[in-house]
Amino acid sequence: MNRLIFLGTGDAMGVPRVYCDCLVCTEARTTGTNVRLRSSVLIKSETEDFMIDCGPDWRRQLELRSLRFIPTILVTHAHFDHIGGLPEWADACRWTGNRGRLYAPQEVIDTILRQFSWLPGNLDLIPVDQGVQLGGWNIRGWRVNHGKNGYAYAYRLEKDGFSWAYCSDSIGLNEAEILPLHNLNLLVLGTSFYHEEAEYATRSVYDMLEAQELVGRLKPGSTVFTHMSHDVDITYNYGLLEGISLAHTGMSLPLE
Ligand SMILES: O=c1ccn([C@@H]2O[C@@H]3COP(=O)(O)O[C@H]3[C@H]2O)c(=O)[nH]1
Repeated sequence: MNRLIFLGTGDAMGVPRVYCDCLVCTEARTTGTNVRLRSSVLIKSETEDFMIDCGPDWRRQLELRSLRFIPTILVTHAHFDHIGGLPEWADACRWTGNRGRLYAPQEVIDTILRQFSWLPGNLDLIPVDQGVQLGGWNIRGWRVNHGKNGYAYAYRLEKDGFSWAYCSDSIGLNEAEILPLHNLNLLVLGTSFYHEEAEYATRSVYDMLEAQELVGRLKPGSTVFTHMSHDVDITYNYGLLEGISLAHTGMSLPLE
């Protein structure tokens, strides 16, 4: 029953990128295998389902799974591709007479409130700096380097001896930031490109080659790359280390 479902696996612009006619974007517009909504996941458990992140594709993501409501969302950081759906979620709460519960570190809540000051009308915004329990998972977040974009948070979730982490937006993690990623059954890691050639100072997310090095060190039980840009064709065999796979919309993994 404990399952992880990928609702979105794309980077900030999603795939296809609106301005782009590259092969991957063209495939996404035609066959559609590479269509990627902005990154978020649904965690299903016996007691409570919750999402991580609420990007601008939130509404479409719920429609695609025939979900009519989600009461609880944990947020990694206050960038548009991770919070752009919050006003729609709050409106859905208003129309259904529910109060949503948004969990995030206090500094993320502060940034969200500067952008969407009206959310507390329909959402409780609850700090998780001391950790939180959702769906029976003991969850701890920590700040991770997000390169030119500053910082995001990653989350480690533990229940009944199963440990996994969601780290969608990070790059060049230092030893302290890497520490909570040890001894995982599953690592979900953001990798925007296979090999990103842009100057390092302009980058914000691991590429697959760098991420693979990290995975080689950490040796989680398995690894799923997400947050992928139009650089990545998920039908292509990149020859990644055994145990690494690429996420796709609707991918469902057991968390036990
Ligand atoms: O202060 C900021 C900075 C950036 N952003 C968004 O987050 C995205 C992160 O990836 P990107 O760098 O490709 O594009 C960025 C923007 O879309 C934001 O909402 N607030």
